[in-house]
Amino acid sequence: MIQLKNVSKIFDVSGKRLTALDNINLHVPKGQIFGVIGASGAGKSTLIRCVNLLERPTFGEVVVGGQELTQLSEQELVHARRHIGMIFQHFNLLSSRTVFDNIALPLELENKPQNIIQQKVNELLELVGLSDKKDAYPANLSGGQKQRVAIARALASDPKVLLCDEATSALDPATTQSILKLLKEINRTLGITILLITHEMDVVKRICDQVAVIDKGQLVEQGTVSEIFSNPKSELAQEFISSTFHINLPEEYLEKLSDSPKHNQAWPIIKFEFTGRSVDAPLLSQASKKFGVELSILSSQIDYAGGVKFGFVIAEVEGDEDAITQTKIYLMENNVRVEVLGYVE
Ligand SMILES: Nc1ncnc2c1ncn2[C@@H]1O[C@H](COP(=O)(O)OP(=O)(O)OP(=O)(O)O)[C@@H](O)[C@H]1O
Repeated sequence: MIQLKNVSKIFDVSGKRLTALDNINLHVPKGQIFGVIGASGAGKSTLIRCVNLLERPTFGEVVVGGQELTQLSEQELVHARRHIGMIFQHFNLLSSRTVFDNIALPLELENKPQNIIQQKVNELLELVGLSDKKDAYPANLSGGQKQRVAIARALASDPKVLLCDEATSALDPATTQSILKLLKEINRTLGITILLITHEMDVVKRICDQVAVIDKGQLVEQGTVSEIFSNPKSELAQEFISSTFHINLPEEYLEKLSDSPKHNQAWPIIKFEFTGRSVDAPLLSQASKKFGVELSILSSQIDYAGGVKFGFVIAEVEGDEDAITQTKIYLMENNVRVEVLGYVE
């Protein structure tokens, strides 16, 4: 449904070339929710803005619904954009218009008759759960309600594609969940293909079918959510996955933790990260038996994404130095990421 072929975007910043996108190739199949994740400045906004040519790529092709957009005339582009809805982090509503009139705007621009506009807007209000707010002004709505209005407005022209530019970044966690649920519902019931950009792996985990990781303008990894969560290849993908855990060490351990062992009765506190390839095997108890080490679990969490289980365990590991080294090697050989957080006496 969406294809970016060898897309590059180079900005001229005070006479210097800044490569914001570097030879991006991306395919979003029809009916999927596809997430692009990256840190600040990685090129996410530039990428999503290239899909509806709000930003024109310096090189490459942008194909949406079989149409190569860079080849279209201005007028053809206006028409093509009607099938590409977009929502933004800060909603971009018109403050002087009511909720109803904000949603009606795209239909007015298409010169639709009043009765059609009335019917369509009322249906959309129902869909996003805001029928009782139709006469309110944006200033009197919560962030989540504003995003619902923006979603309804984006759907008014019956788009085939919805682009979401950090759509939940300005919202609190509970509102984020409700907006993600609505996006999923829209995807499943209306069959709209969704491309979203985010810096939060939680968003990807909740609703995406596929994900691509962008770093310094390049796509460093892409695949299904279950593939990436079960076998992340890049360090960056691994870091984003780790960021979905809320790791807590007990306060008393944090106070006692030192960077290096002060004497030979200091035990390492180790974080073991499991992915889909390692989480189901009883690797910790195997290692404990095999090498004679004691593992006291201090914190752990298991989660699911794309049908794959993943998680971490933080444990104090007691044993002689050799046995602890063997344990670490054994676990790493079995696809467990091992990180020594520090030492306690
Ligand atoms: N219009 C522009 N003119 C010049 N440079 C730009 C322009 N837009 C973006 N850039 C630069 O391109 C790079 C990518 O920016 P972009 O906004 O796409 O990143 P991002 O991943 O969306 O970041 P953030 O999450 O902080 O919004 C940055 O170095 C940015 O400064």
